[in-house]
Amino acid sequence: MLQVYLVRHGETQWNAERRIQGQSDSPLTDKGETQAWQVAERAKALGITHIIASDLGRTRRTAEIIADACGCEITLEPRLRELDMGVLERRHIDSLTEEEESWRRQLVNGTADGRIPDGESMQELSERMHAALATCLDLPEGSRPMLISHGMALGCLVSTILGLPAYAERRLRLRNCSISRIDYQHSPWLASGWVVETAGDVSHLDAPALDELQR
Ligand SMILES: O=C(O)[C@@H](CO)OP(=O)(O)O
Repeated sequence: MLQVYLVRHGETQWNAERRIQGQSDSPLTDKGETQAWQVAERAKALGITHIIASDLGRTRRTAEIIADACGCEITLEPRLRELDMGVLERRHIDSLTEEEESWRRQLVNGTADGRIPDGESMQELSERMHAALATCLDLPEGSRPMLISHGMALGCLVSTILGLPAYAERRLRLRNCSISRIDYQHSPWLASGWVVETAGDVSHLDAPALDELQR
């Protein structure tokens, strides 16, 4: 059975400052680098064979550390990028006006086509994340891939596999360098297709980052 591991990148400067990243970027903090080394140890023990990463800087850096430990190549996959948060990217979460806050609420409260001006809808995010995940089905038998992506992007993927709306991602706490696992199973009795084995495991980290709302 194909097992796919999902990892959110290590903590970044803007995560720590509560600034919105989306498809903009900031470097890993020292803590983020340490988290990436810790997730790399776990990846090595798991026998990861392929690293597939979003092409943004924070996921590439996390992927490099993991790939070094596992001795495998990195494939860059732009469809694993974070939700495009349009005009709100680079802003402090606490600095939003009431109107800007209402754009953000549309997304997280589930207006199907809601988007931040110049940004992407959750439906679009969900479609590209599922398309990127589907590429794992073409890997050789016995492969154990690890996808390195982002908080909302991975949350959306896990939520929709569970049959929940994409915006249910806000109900999942996927901290920096947490590991989730999804399996592809064929079963006449249980659900066939992707199933969620674990979500948001941080037991390999000695100091998990706080999530955005806890900082
Ligand atoms: O873009 C961001 O600010 C956050 C949102 O959850 O995502 P990530 O840090 O995982 O890229």
